[in-house]
Amino acid sequence: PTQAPSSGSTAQSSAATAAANKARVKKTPNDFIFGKVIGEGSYSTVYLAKEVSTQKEFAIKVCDKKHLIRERKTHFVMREKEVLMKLDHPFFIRLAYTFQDPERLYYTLTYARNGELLGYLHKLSAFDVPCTRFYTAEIVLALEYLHSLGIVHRDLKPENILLSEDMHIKITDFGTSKILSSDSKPEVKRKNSFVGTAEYVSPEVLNNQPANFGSDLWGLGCIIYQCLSGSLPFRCGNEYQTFQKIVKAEYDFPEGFHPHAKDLVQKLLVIEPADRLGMADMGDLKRHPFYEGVDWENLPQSTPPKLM
Ligand SMILES: NC(=O)c1nn(CC2CCNCC2)c2c1CCc1cnc(N=C3C=CCC=C3)nc1-2
Repeated sequence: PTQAPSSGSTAQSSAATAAANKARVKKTPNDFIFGKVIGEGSYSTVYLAKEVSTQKEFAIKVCDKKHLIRERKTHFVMREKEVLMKLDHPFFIRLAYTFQDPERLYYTLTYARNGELLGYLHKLSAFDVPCTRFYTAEIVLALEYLHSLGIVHRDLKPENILLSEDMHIKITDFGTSKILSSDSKPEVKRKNSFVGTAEYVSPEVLNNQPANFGSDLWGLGCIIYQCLSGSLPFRCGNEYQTFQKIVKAEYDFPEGFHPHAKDLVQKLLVIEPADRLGMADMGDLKRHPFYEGVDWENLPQSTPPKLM
């Protein structure tokens, strides 16, 4: 007769099973204590929440089903969930749980305790070179990972670059991102399906061409410029004038702009996406003189410079 398993192994296997089942059990809103609103989108409200069982903090994005359908925003929510489920990297907000009740959808996301990079930029008016080098290098690593998955963010801007407790970046807001799958039909551009934020949008998106990895490299160029100067390369009286400058890549540098940073921005803010540094190989971007001395392998484990 086969030896009956000893009680120990039965206990172990039942504990493992219970853990596995616990992991699979769908959460409900009652598993969380909802706190303040930390973000309002056109189709969602984001709350700071605490998981009752672990006391862990999360950002829970809540979408009203009726509103989503009425405003025809379901595809944004579906796309964002699809992208978030593919991401597993320290520089991106993680999707921990999803659940729903009769009226709402709930997306339980990493809580980035230190808010937007933009908030620090406004407080300090501009970053020094070491801080700009560090934070934009983290964005470079994040884009290298994102693009390796065939995903374009399409709305990269300091508002969407959040900061975790340990002051590393956590990129968020994938509602307007795009998955460039090899077999996908070129996206039929719906009329006025304008994507992105005026000051950061790239020439190709303005010219109604499909966004590509280069669109995020253009956004990186705008962010480097903004971190060091405290202002935007393309900002005019109104959106139309701003767009006129963007499609011609018409911008100036303030006096005293760091020469290596100037050279790097000039290689990113170019009209033709294929000519942007990093499009052929992100290694070209990582080897640029502005990033000399960056320890790319250990960036997520390194201690960020004090933002000052
Ligand atoms: N729309 C979202 O997905 C979203 N919106 N927020 C709130 C801020 C995003 C950037 N612009 C301002 C609102 C979040 C998320 C994802 C998940 C997420 C995670 N952590 C935070 N953390 C914050 C900390 C302090 C102030 C604001 C947000 N915020 C979010």
